[in-house]
Amino acid sequence: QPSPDQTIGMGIRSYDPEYPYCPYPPSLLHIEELCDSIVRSHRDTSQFRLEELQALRWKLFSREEIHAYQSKSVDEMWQHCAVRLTEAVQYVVEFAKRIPGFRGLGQNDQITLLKTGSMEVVLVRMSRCFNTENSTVFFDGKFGSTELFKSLGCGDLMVAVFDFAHSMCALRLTEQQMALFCSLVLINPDRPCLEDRGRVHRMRRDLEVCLSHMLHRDNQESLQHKLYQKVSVLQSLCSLHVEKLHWFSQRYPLTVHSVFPPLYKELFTSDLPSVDSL
Ligand SMILES: CCS(=O)(=O)c1ccc(CNC(=O)N2CC3(CCCC3)c3nc(-c4c(OC)ncnc4C4CC4)ccc32)cc1
Repeated sequence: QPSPDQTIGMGIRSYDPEYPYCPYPPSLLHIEELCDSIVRSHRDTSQFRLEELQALRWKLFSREEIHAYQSKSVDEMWQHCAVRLTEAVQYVVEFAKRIPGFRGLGQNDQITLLKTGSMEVVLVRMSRCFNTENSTVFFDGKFGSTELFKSLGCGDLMVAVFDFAHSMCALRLTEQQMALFCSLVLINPDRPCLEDRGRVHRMRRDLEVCLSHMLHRDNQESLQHKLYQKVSVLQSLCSLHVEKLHWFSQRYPLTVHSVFPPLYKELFTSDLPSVDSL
């Protein structure tokens, strides 16, 4: 279980093993090994197993419990969600570290990929915890609808997240397909300020071969372009999240500085003015 005050830098060591990506074109054996390793990493770091989430699908919050959430103050609810989001991100950091070659990247590039990609992976993963039959989502052990998050004061973000989750659920991805899609979202050579873009590009290329190999095996090649279309939606959702966080931190600077988890601040805030300058 990751510690609540862990930040990215603490979890990452960069060593330089024999680079596991063989020269192009990779052999079928290498591709299948890479697929298996990504699927295993996803399963071992998924926070909740799909079966667990499905077993809880009809465990709904009562009216009283919903009312209790709605009576929370804006900063209390944001703080609560920030802790939950940070927990989800910590599992994504673990997933990233197990992607073959990720630890072979320089520490700065590992942090850049996580800073820019971890929220996107959380959003993809979160689609597993939606029940599209009654538009509820898993939160704090039970399922509730968007009304649960009314006091966050960012209804448009929640509606956008729910819509995205619905569109992801419509693709009916297997856990293996989701695992590979998440690795592609993370290993993105177009992220700004990468130092060794070429190395990220080589990793990305092999992961793309893995995904098309898997979709071919599953006889679902049509999923490929649908998944790549999701990437732009993810990016707009993340900027909406950062916009909302900025709005929130303008109103509750002390909450963000003194109560939000360090990892959350490291990932989602640019350099907010330090407390003594407030
Ligand atoms: C991911 C691995 S998993 O095993 O599948 C998994 C693991 C834990 C949970 C518990 N739910 C949870 O943490 N939730 C649910 C929801 C999604 C949508 C509404 C409510 C949400 N939202 C936030 C949150 C934000 O909290 C501050 N702020 C902005 N955006 C978000 C959403 C992530 C987009 C932050 C936590 C959060 C669910 C699923």
